[in-house]
Amino acid sequence: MPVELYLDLHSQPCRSVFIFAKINQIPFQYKAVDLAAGENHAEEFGKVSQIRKVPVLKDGDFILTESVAILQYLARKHGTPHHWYPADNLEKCARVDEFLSWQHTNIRTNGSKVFWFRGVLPVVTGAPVPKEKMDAAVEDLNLSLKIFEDKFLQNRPFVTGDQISLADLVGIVEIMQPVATGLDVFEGRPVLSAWRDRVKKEIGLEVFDEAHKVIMNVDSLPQIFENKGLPEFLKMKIQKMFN
Ligand SMILES: N[C@@H](CCC(=O)N[C@@H](CS)C(=O)NCC(=O)O)C(=O)O
Repeated sequence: MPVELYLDLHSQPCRSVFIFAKINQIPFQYKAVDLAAGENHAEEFGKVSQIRKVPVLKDGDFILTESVAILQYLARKHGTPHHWYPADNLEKCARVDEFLSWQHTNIRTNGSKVFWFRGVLPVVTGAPVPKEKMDAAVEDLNLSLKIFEDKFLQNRPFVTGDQISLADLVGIVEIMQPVATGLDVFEGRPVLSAWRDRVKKEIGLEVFDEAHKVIMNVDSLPQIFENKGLPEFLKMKIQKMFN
């Protein structure tokens, strides 16, 4: 039986899992969870995950949360090509782990904040985010991108060397999040741009675009909230961001 993947492709970690399964021909049943409608807070989803976040994998009775754990589980279970998660090479594998640990509190946190500040908060509050808050968020993101280029990429085509790995996949989906709001983080960054092009080529444009279609159409957010109202969890999140 194929695994079930609970996903909303507005979410970066969902896109990495979706892309990984697709390009490795791992069969899965797509279970849509509409975050903007608060479906992750519905009773039904609570039976799947008490963490109430996506992605979630369900393989028979086995339920797994956390995108990194899901990616590693799929790589091990399906014996995907070693370059994705190089279990045959201690140092390369550790380099992937290093990036996957780092990104959560760096590229992911800072890229998400810029996405919320530019793409979501002005829509739901009806007012732009104060300039000093916005500038500070963009500065934090810029620092993360610099560390990514200088430390993780250096002069290599991909994070571990000549071949793509889970680090590059997780990196690109996170970096695309602020890009979806019209902030071209690749401009003036030739190393990052060249890496992006290589990653897109390895993934394949069709799957890359399929995964990013909804997020690149971020202008549709006002309609989403107009149609569905503002879910409670979003009100709380907004309050936290401004406190
Ligand atoms: N560390 C988790 C993060 C999962 C996560 O934060 N998912 C977000 C979407 S990107 C979510 O489901 N948010 C719903 C909420 O916070 O209510 C992972 O990598 O899977």
